[in-house]
Amino acid sequence: MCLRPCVRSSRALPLRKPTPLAPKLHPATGLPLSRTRGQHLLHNQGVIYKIVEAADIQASDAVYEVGCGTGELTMRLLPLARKVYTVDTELRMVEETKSRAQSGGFQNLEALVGDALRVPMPRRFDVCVSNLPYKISAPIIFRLLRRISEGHPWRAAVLMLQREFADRLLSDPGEKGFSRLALNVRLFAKAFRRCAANQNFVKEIHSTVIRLEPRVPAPEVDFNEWDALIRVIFSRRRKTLRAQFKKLSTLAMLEQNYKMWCSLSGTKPSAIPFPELVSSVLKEESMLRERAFAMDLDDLHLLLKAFNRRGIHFASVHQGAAEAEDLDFATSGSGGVGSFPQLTSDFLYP
Ligand SMILES: C[S@@+](CC[C@H](N)C(=O)[O-])C[C@H]1O[C@@H](n2cnc3c(N)ncnc32)[C@H](O)[C@@H]1O
Repeated sequence: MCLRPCVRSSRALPLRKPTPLAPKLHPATGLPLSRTRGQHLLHNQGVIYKIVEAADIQASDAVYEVGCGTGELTMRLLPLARKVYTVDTELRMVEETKSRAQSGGFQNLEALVGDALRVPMPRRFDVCVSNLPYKISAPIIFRLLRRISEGHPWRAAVLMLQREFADRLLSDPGEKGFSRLALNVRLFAKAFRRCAANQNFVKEIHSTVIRLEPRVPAPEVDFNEWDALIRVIFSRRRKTLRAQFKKLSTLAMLEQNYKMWCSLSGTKPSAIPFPELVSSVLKEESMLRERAFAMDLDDLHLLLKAFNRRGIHFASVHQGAAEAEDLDFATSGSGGVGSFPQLTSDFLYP
């Protein structure tokens, strides 16, 4: 038996950097910046130039910018576009951007204080340009995709994203990072990596600028139904579909939807026990051994159609109503937006 005291090598325990107590200050304005709110503002003029170049803005374009910060990017967009809509959670950021636009003599800015996930997007815009805060990157991209599925496409979205997030978003089926988001992006848009952008102010953040272009024509798919299927099969993306569709909670949810569909459509429910009905669909499509992370769009379309043909639906029939309520709430300009100011009608009805 070894009696030597167990001394851990100091190399095994990397020293943690002390958390800085003082907030970072914006070099130009002296405004304190919050990392938790994703306030990694752009300073590198070369990066700003590349983002604007990738956006290829036309004089008649309306541009939607999520998170204006102190307006570094906004000020480059204003001379190029017919209109720039922007929303930022922080009043001081919006005020700084508005004041810069005013000093520059620009009349085409509409800036709101609010949460971009709750404030509705402008009714129409051609290009979305944003140095996106990391925390809301995925939901904002989902919102952009939903706009396409609702028949209100934009021409392009140029987004600066954290490098690892962009890598996952651009990954292909079968690759390590291939996720529900990557799949949905693939369904609705073509995605291009434009450039790497390492910010010189916050050195440890490496970013990538991507450009999304909606597919034309948009795929004919009910986004709620599609996304609900993807959620189910990506919950354990390396498992076979056979295993995924044995999960009791999944079967219970599908069976409830199935019964609802049968009663709404006046169809007699199948005499086959529900779990067998589900696995018979997989068997007929030869998909028992498929695994979500390696499936391509065509396979998934086939799978969804096969389930739907048998009356098996993934999105609850109540979901449509919930979405509509959401929209009313969002467009009402009050209520859930809480302490944020009322939305101006111009923002909603450009
Ligand atoms: C990465 S900074 C980009 C700022 C500026 N566009 C730039 O490039 O310098 C992100 C900005 O988004 C704002 N922000 C964070 N969460 C937000 C949200 N949920 N809705 C709207 N803006 C948000 C932050 O206050 C911050 O100003």
